[in-house]
Amino acid sequence: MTTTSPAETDEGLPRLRTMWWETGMQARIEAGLRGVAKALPRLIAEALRLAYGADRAGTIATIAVTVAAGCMSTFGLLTTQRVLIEVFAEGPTVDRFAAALPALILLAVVTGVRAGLGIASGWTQSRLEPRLRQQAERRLFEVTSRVELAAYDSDGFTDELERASGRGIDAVWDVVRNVINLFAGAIGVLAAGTALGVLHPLLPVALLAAIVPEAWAALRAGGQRYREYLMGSVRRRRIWMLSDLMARRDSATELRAYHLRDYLLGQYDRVMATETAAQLRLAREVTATTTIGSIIAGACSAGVYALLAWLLVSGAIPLAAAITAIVALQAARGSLHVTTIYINELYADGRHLRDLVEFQNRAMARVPPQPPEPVSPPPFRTLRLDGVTLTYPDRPRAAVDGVSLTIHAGQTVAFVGENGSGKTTLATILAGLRLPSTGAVWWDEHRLDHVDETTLRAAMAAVTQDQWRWPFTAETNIRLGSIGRDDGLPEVEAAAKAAVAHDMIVELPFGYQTLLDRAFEGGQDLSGGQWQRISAARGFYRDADLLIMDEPSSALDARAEAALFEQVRARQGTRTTVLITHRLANVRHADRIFVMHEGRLIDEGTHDELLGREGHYRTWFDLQKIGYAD
Ligand SMILES: Nc1ncnc2c1ncn2[C@@H]1O[C@H](COP(=O)(O)OP(=O)(O)OP(=O)(O)O)[C@@H](O)[C@H]1O
Repeated sequence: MTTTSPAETDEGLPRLRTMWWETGMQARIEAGLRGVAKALPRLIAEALRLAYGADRAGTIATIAVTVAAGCMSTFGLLTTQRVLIEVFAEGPTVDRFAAALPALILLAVVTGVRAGLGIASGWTQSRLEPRLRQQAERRLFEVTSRVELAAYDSDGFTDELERASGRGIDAVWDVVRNVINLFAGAIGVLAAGTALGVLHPLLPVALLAAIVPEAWAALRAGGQRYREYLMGSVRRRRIWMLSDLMARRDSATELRAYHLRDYLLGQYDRVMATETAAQLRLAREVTATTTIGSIIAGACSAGVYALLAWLLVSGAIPLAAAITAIVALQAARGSLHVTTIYINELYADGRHLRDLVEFQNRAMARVPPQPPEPVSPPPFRTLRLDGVTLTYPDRPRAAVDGVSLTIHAGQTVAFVGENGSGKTTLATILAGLRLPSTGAVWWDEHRLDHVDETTLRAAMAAVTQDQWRWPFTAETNIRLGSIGRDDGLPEVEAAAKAAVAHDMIVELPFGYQTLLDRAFEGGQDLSGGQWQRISAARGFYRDADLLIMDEPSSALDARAEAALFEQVRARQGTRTTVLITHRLANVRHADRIFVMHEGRLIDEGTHDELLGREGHYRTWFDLQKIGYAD
């Protein structure tokens, strides 16, 4: 096997993977200003489409309010000028203020309306956000809960899912919010430009000359700040890793037992020294860019003020207009600053949005197709695997390799074999949860993948090895086995008793109504064995024709284990059960035992038949027997 050394940073530290929340900033850093400019129209169109799709009236209202607020800003600036003209006019002070009063009242009204529009904009946005978010989340969960199980086997899919559900969902609203703010900023600049144009036709040209380089510098510095942030984020993640090693309960025992303190502190010092040096270097670069940006902005402003002075001295504009122009220029710069921030954010969030959309498209392609003509056969008489093979992505060897076997209704059968021999994979194929790469599973004369999904799922129950700890009450945790079934607590209790879970549940603070998650007030957690009992109860409650039990007793005490297998034996002859277990004493009574080795079915028979011949089964059984011998 060939190995290559893992990627390293320039500082010689192992490179950390880019995390899902960092990809947007990373994309913005890589894009450059031209890339941002090119992507902007598409992102704006996408945001408007999303917002309009989620709340038509809210979107129109938000845009209308934003434009109206811009108009009010222009009007406000021009009214300010009117006030100034009256205040700077000749004559007694009282007369000048009396003359300025109507304009002052108008200014107060305009300012009030402007503030009102700001509040209205906030309100329309707060209506829009939950709708957008809910729509996006629902769409994502609809897909993630339907994709084939096999999709989760590839690292790529789970990474993409993490990105999509983590930052992708937030990005839906962020992109829309950024576009609204970007509009507001751009309209602010436009409003100031319009007001300046009314004062003197040269002033908007000067404004443009001043803000273009300033915008360039601000956008560039924004990109640099993202780099600074990302570097900080990598540094934080390295600290988390070290903190995991030195300040967590899980590692505390080994850290002390092996006396690892100095070794780990040494690692901490090395990592932090290199990370801090790199961060300082970047901080210097960012400071240089910001300084250059400020010098450019200062020079441009000086040019505009010189022009204003010249216009004033040459009598082209009155003093009131000059003062209004200064106010308008300040307003334009403020709006410009806001605009550049949102352009940078829009690009970064746009990347997260793209992750979400692309993930959804790819996930949709992995939703199992409905059979063209689904069949709903009566309960199976046999389940037959015919030359079934399954290879997981990125795995050189098939997990299940050309397996053929038949299970008859009412039988209890067992899959036995070493770790990794393919037992669980085989069981998931049998349950129709995974499709084999080659070969087929047959439900009597029907291919399993042609059986209607509702019929198929109703016939199968699976108690899995790594049972999920659902954050619901004990009762609901069992009812999940057959959700929607309308019966009383006695049926749930019967399933719990079969799985030796009843006594344990009634001792919980609220009995069957105890919430099994500490996130809830009064919520309880259970031990591994207790969870395993709940999981088995869920399987019994489902009351399906086929029950697959994958290592159902690995964490159970001896009494619970014996009681559980007694219940399994009670199914024999009426219901079909597939047992997967390493404790061979538990499969002695099985009608048929299938022996797996490296993905292949290498032997089959009853317990006595298998013991009667040389083979893996007899070896394993003897080994387990020795453990109990004197
Ligand atoms: N989701 C997966 N993605 C990739 N490989 C997998 C996946 N699940 C199992 N494998 C691999 O497939 C092979 C068979 O695994 P499987 O879980 O079916 O074995 P098993 O016989 O049930 O093992 P155990 O006794 O340890 O539960 C193993 O090599 C395992 O590493």
